[in-house]
Parts: sequence; C-alpha cells; structure tokens
Amino acid sequence: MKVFLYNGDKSDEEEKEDRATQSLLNKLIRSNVVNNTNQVEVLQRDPNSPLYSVKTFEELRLKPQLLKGVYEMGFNRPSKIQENALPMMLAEPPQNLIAQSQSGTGKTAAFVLAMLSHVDPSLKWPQCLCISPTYELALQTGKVIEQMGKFYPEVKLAYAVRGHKMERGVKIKEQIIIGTPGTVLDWCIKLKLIDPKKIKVFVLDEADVMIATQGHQDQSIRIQRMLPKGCQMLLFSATFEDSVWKFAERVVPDPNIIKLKREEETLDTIKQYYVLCNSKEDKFNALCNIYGAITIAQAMIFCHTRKTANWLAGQLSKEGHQVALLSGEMVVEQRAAVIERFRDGKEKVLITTNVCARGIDVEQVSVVINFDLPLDKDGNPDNETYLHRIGRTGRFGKRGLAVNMVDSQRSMEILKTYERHFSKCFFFTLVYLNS
Ligand SMILES: Nc1ncnc2c1ncn2[C@@H]1O[C@H](COP(=O)(O)OP(=O)(O)OP(=O)(O)O)[C@@H](O)[C@H]1O
Repeated sequence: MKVFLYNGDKSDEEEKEDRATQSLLNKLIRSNVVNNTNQVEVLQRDPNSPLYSVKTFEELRLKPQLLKGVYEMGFNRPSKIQENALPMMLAEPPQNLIAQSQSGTGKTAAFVLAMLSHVDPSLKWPQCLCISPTYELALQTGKVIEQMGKFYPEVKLAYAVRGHKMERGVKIKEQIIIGTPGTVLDWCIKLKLIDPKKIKVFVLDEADVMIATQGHQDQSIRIQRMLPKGCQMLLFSATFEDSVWKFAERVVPDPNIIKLKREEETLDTIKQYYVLCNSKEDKFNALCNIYGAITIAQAMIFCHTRKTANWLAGQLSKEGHQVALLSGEMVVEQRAAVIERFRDGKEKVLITTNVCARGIDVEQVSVVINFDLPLDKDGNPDNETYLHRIGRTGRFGKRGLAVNMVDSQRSMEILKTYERHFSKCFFFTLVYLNS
C-alpha cells in the first residue's frame, strides 16, 4: 500500500490557527480598503422607507470635527459597504443593522463613525459600547476610534479589557467603551462601572470570530439583554455561516441587513502545470530547476505542514536562494513583518502553509507553487482552497502560473479531482523538470 502523502507530519489544520489571530494579522498588514466590485445586497426592515446610499462623506452631514478626522485618515469617499451602512446607522430614529462583508471592506471605520456621531460629549458616562473577541482586536478598534476622533477630544474612550483593573463602583466618565465580553460583563454586573441602561449604541464586532471562542456567545447575549429597548444594535461579521446568522438574529432585533459578497475568483487566466516526482527531495530538485524562472516575478510556495515549510526554506537557503518563511510558530507581529517585506518586493519567494496564508491577498504574486496540493482536514481534495491559492479575482485579473508537485499515486488522484472539478476552465499540462 502506498504511504499516505503527508504521513508523519502533523497537518497544519491540526495546529489550530485561531480566527482571531488571522483577523488581527489581516488588520496589521492591510494598507488599503478592499474595493469590491460586487453589488451590495440590502434588506430593509421597512421595505417602504426610502433606501439611501451616499457617495460622499459630506452627504452624511457629519460633525465637522469628525469629517476632518475622516479626511485626515485619508478617506476620500465611502467604501462600498459604507455607502449603504452609514446612512442607516446615522438615521433617526436609530436603526439596527447586521452587516457582512469580507475583511478590509471598511466595516470598522463605519461603526466607529456611527458611535462617534451618536455620542453626546457633554454627558460624562458610557453611551456607546463595542465588544470585540480579543484583547488585541479591541485595541485595534480603539486605535481607529482615537484616530477618527482626533479632532473631537471631548469624546473619551475606555478599554474594558483584561489588565485594566478598576475599583468597584467607580463611575466611568468615558463615553465610549471598547472591550472583550468577559470584562465588559464584569464592569456592568460585578463592578457596576457601566450602567447598561444608559447605552445608546451597542456594537458587536467580528461576530464570526466571537462565536468561535468558547463562552463569548453567551456573554454577548447577556450583555445585550441588559441594554435598554431603544438602544441601537449593530453586528458585523466577515463571514456568514448559519451559526453566525442564528447568533446575529438573537443579538439584533428587527435588523436591516447588508451583505457584500466576496468577489469570485476564476482560473481563466492561470496556466496550470504539474510535475511528476517521486519524493519530497525530488520535488525540491524540481523546484530548484525552475527557481530562476519563478523569481522573475514573485512566487508563493505552499506546503501542507509547518515542518515541510521549515524544511523547504532551510534547503533552499542552503542552495543560496533567498526565501521568506511565513510560519505558524511566529507571533502575529513577526508574520505581519514578513508579509510586508514580501509585499514591498523585498523578498521574491514566500514559503507558507495554507493556514498561515488564509485571507492574505498579495496582488503581485503571479506564480504559485503547490509543493503539496491543498487538502481538507480529512485529507481530501479541497476545491475552495485550490481556487483561493491559484485563482484571481476580477480586480487582480492578471495572468498567472501555477505549478503542482505530484509525488505519489494519491496526490495524482487528488490532482485529477481538481482537474475534473475545474474542467471548464483548464487542463493540466505535464512538465518534466528533473534533470
Ligand atoms: N472610505 C475609506 N476610504 C479609504 N480607506 C478606508 C475607508 N474605509 C476604511 N478604510 C481603510 O481600509 C482598511 C480596512 O478598513 P476596516 O478595518 O474598517 O475594514 P473591516 O471591514 O472592518 O475589516 P475587518 O473585517 O478586518 O475588521 C483600513 O486600513 C481603513 O483605514
């Protein structure tokens, strides 16, 4: 019997990369808003009320201090999701909203602007409450509040996160609270620092990440139940599985709903090849043979496990090639630095595992090497991941090249499955690269 291709190596899926880390990484490496060309889908609670969307920030009649903050951040016009979400969030009377769009489309900036707009700075108590899944994500959102509110210094922000020790019963004067569910709950119930009845705007950010963390779902619902009837409820998520949807409906009564689909990727402009090899070492040799060609552009090399990625990076370095390695062992800041160097073109080749690279768009990558073919956690072909690795959206619709390394009967079968699945778009071409 053939030995299973990845036997002995722990699958990187097993290494359990959590969604919060991925989300934080995405925020750290983001340089710009993702401008999606897909249509926004809007479902209004009251279908008879007119549907407003805005093309400029001026149309929103923001406070001048906030408009100044928005422009200072370099925003010239609302992003696609903001065009629809902002008028709804700023409407009077307040409207509830569930909004879903991929990471980087401008959701955070939208709800931050809504919170800052609704605050009454003359009142010295918490009026807006935003919960985030982790300490680090809360700090990131806090930074956006601080930046956008730069010219509105009367509005103050407090962080309800671990490590921020507070005495029981002290009254908090800050108008905006950003925190994690556990600490926020403590501040409301145990320490009585926040009077939930005085909250006007409640934001639940990253709902999909939130429910992936044990206990956060219940804590969020407990917080929500303490809020007054007229409180505006806003919920944001990058993805919308059924579980997120069910949670959203419990947290946000009578919602308006905005969805912006991810742009679809295609394989139309990608030339796909495969290389027949006998072993990992053989694949390495094949890779060395094409190394000169792939470094004309920028390339990403995908391995199934951290162990293989480390090994490959070591081997290529020994050969004198300069490669960057993105590994799950690195802390998130280190990973962000690696991605940034690659984006800036300081490194030509990036070796990574699937989990590490999830959600990262590097526009200029035109060569993708599947040192190991993508597999799901049960070891079966994973069409979606194959498409994500290789495919291009309309936005980045440049030509590309993909090379799949095949080193066993099993991996050949997997390749054939991809070929069948995507048969409308391409046929694999066999190339011999070994000397
Ligand atoms: N209207 C805009 N014009 C230009 N840049 C913008 C605009 N809105 C947001 N941005 C920038 O785009 C990036 C992504 O925005 P934001 O963080 O709000 O997206 P997001 O959808 O909340 O992402 P995530 O799901 O990761 O939290 C940020 O760097 C932000 O400063």
